[in-house]
Parts: sequence; structure tokens; C-alpha cells
Amino acid sequence: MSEYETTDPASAASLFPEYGEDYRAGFASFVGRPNAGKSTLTNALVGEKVAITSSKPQTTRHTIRGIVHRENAQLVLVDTPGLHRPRTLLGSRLNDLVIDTLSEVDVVGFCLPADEKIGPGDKFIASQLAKVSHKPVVALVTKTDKVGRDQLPEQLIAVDQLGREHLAKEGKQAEGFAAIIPVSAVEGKQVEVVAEELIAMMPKSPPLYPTGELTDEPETVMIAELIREAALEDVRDELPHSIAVTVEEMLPREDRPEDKPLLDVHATIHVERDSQKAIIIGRGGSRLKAIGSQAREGIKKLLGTPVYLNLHVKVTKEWQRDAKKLNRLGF
Ligand SMILES: Nc1nc2c(ncn2[C@@H]2O[C@H](COP(=O)(O)OP(=O)(O)OP(=O)(O)O)[C@@H](O)[C@H]2O)c(=O)[nH]1
Repeated sequence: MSEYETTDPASAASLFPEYGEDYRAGFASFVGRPNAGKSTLTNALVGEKVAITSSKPQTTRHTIRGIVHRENAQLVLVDTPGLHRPRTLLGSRLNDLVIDTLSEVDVVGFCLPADEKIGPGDKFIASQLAKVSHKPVVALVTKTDKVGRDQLPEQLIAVDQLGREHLAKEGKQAEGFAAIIPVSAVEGKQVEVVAEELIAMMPKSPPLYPTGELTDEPETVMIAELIREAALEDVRDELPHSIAVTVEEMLPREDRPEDKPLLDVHATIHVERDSQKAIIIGRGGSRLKAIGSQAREGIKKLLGTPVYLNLHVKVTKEWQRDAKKLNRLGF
């Protein structure tokens, strides 16, 4: 990692922890249907908000890495969008991205909500995993706080069966899932068990990132995600899929005293239609104002600096289907 190379041994020691022979480090990725709880679990494991969460499906478009630091290990989480049957160009690009990601990680965590019956979506994902991944797959039965004690065993059995039926491939994975772990990220139950189980599947390796590093996403991408998360609040139907955010400019305000910095952030919320633009802006600009103040808070927390956020709403027609526009929006 040349970015972290240093010739000063004192600062090298502060960047990397002492590590013994048993130190493990590697990559894990969560897959699962939209809303399966991947982002929430990522945040619970990392212990800080890095991936956006929302009750709307498919809000995670970017590959966001959260880094779990433990005394003897480092687990780099690659949070991907859900694998799903592609319907648009964006959809198929997302699937390609997921498959590329999965072939590079050490273990895949398949998130299945405890409170939802296993459906065709889960079977589709399981069959994809059998095809693309030669890595162990751990089933993470999420949201266990939403079901009673009597319902959980039934779901665990169903999950086990899904693994045996759809994951078994050419002798490998004949046993299905490498492990099945029930977890509630919201109540913090079994989160450490998930961490330990995933870490046990990491190769022996020196740390991959400096201590304290939680994510390697560029700040602008995280800022764009925070704005998109704010814009997704209270919107319904197809609108969530029509929103993209780009950060145009991020500059420290000149003439500010050193102890009172201010960051100017200029960003654009892209929608597909005029009607959607009107929804985002709201009556007399009220929604846009609310989006701005929510996002501003999140950005301030992330960067530790007060921000002035300048938001524009722009109709970028059919951005989901237009390859050129997709590239410009960073997909
Ligand atoms: N009760 C409960 N709700 C949860 C838990 N984990 C996630 N949720 C909720 O489930 C919804 C979806 O969670 P996310 O973490 O955004 O799901 P995701 O799989 O990342 O979703 P996409 O980004 O759409 O793929 C949110 O409303 C979460 O608050 C849990 O352990 N318990």
C-alpha cells in the first residue's frame, strides 16, 4: 500500500499495530436481497456509520468498505448492492460489479432476514453464488429481534436447506453454508459472533490498513451518499431508484480563522423527470431545505468540520438507461 508507506519508523509504529504470528486479515462481502440488512450489519460490525441504511430497497450503489479492527485481526467489509435480476443497464452493471467483488473476497456473508420466508430472490442469489464464488459462504440470518424464539429454528432449518439445495456444486460446498449465524444488528446481538466467525475464515496476514482506518471510500463518494440518503427520506415508489448525487466541488472557505474552518460543498441531486424534481424541492423549497440540513449534519459528523452545503436539483433524463450519463455519474 504505497499510500501508507513511510520512512519514519515512529510514525509507522503508530499506523500499524503490533501483530503476532496468528494475526489474520482479509476481505468479506455481504450479499442478499434488497433490505436484507447488509448495511446495518456492516455499521454494527465497524461500529461507526459508514454505509448508508434506509428502509427503501437498493440504496447501496457503491462498493463501500468498512474496516473491522480487532486485537488479532482486521476484516475489510466490502458492502455491495444486492444481486438481482437486471432490468436496466444500471441493474446489469451492478450485478457485474457484485460478481467481480465476490471473486476477490475471502468469505461471502449471505444475509437472509429472519422474518421473511425464503423466496425466489434468495434462490437466485444462492445459484449465482454457486456459480461465481469458490469461497466459503456464511449464512447470516438477520433481524432476529423481529421474530419470536419459536420461529427462529424453523428459519434456520429453511436456510440450511437453501444452502444444501442451491449452493452445493461439483463436490465443493456439498455441505451448503460454511456456517449459519443468527444476528440482530439493531440490538447488537451476536454481532461479535459474526465478526469472530468471519475472521476465522481470513488468511493469516499482516494488517492491510492502518489502525483506526474505517473506510477507504473517497470522501466525496461518502458525502454524495449522505445527501442521497437524506433525499430518500419519505419518498416512495420508483423515485428512490431515480436519484443520483454528484459532488461538484468541495473547498475550504477562504478567510476563515484556523480554529473555525468552514467547508463549501456544491452538489447536484439528479432525478429523471420534472415531476420528481418538484417532489425533491417541495413546497416553497421546504423538502430541499430539510434534505440540506440532514445531509449537512451527517457531513459535519463525517469530516468534523462545519459545512456550507449548496444543493442543486437537476433533471438528467433517463440517466439509468443512458450509458454515457451513467459514466458521468460515476457508475
Ligand atoms: N428490527 C431490525 N431491523 C433491521 C435490522 N437490520 C436492518 N434492519 C432494517 O431493515 C431495513 C434495511 O436495512 P439495510 O441495512 O439498509 O439493508 P440492506 O440489505 O443494506 O439494503 P439495500 O441497501 O437496499 O441492499 C432498514 O429499515 C433497517 O433498519 C435488525 O437487526 N433488526
